[in-house]
Amino acid sequence: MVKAVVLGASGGIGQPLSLLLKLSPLVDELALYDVVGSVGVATDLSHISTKAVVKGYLPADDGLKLALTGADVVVIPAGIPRKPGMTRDDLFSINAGIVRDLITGVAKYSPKAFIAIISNPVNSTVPIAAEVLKSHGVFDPARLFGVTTLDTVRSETFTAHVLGKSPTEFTIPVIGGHSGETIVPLLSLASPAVSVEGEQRDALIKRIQFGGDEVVQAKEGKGSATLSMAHAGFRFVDSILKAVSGTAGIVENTFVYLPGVEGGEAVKKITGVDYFALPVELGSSGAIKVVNVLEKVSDFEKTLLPAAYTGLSANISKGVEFVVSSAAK
Ligand SMILES: NC(=O)C1=CN([C@@H]2O[C@H](COP(=O)(O)OP(=O)(O)OC[C@H]3O[C@@H](n4cnc5c(N)ncnc54)[C@H](O)[C@@H]3O)[C@@H](O)[C@H]2O)C=CC1
Ligand SMILES: O=C([O-])CC(=O)C(=O)O
Repeated sequence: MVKAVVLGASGGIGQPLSLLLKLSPLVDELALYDVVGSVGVATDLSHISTKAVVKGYLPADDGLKLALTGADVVVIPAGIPRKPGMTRDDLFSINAGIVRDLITGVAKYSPKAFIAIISNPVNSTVPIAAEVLKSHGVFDPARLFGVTTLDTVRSETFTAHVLGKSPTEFTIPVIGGHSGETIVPLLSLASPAVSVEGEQRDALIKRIQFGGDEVVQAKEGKGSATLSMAHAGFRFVDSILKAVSGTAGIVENTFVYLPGVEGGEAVKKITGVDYFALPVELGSSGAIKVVNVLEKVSDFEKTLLPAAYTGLSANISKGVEFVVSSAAK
């Protein structure tokens, strides 16, 4: 019996992500939690003739506790999205507290669940989650993931557009973090190999790094990527569920705590940061090992990495300090 929980289920991402989870043959029970609207979303989805039993929860009457109890996987798209002109870091002041409080619930009611964090800024919200879990003595680095799958999805799509190929053909490592220059697509390690050089390569990399801005601008103040993110979030959760149910060899790019995952210390020595996105092999216990693609990056890609390390280092420290200072209050 697999129970999946969506925290922030009534939102722009939460609703289509919940729909995709309701359609999954791997989900038996789906708990939808939000501060508004989740009972309506759950009732709507419950009419779909697939096996998952759906229930909606609100904060009243221990809703968070009931939603999380027995969870196998918890996906978190709760929090405010960007408007044009904002950076993801501008969301920190509101979303940091939301993630801290929701993860406190996870620590108390479903400490063994796999946790997939979508809420931005991911570079900071994942360290926040880790610190909260640590403070409750239940942090398992193999089970905490920052969802960077949309960067992977964009890499596949935009690269395929440039080359006139099908996006489903490509596997591309996307490393670093989830904002602007911290997103580093490794086109030199694409499979099948892609040949893009010079201005075309630079434009492709920029488009992948700033793909989120493209959607924010096109939505003209009405939010950021929701449907492509729901797809990406579902792809990631589906990979976890498949790995947990015994499918071997599944690899996804995701943002993890390096010292806690096999192979992570070697990557930390190069990057100097504790959290980093890179291809991670998934198994029944979650993140089994990281794939050290840093050993193989091209000379050009090496020039992109210092900016990613600097940006990440600041974002990670900000997340850690937020939890330390909220605990002191
Ligand atoms: N990791 C990634 O690649 C991406 C991340 N995002 C991020 O995902 C987040 C959500 O985006 P949208 O769904 O578009 O926003 P939205 O505003 O449409 O939905 C957010 C939902 O969170 C709920 N919420 C707020 N506080 C909550 C709490 N304490 N507990 C439970 N639910 C709560 C709201 O009621 C709302 O239903 C944003 O932070 C956005 O930046 C968006 C796209 C891609
Ligand atoms: O750009 C945003 O704010 C939302 C996001 O993370 C993305 O689309 O990659």
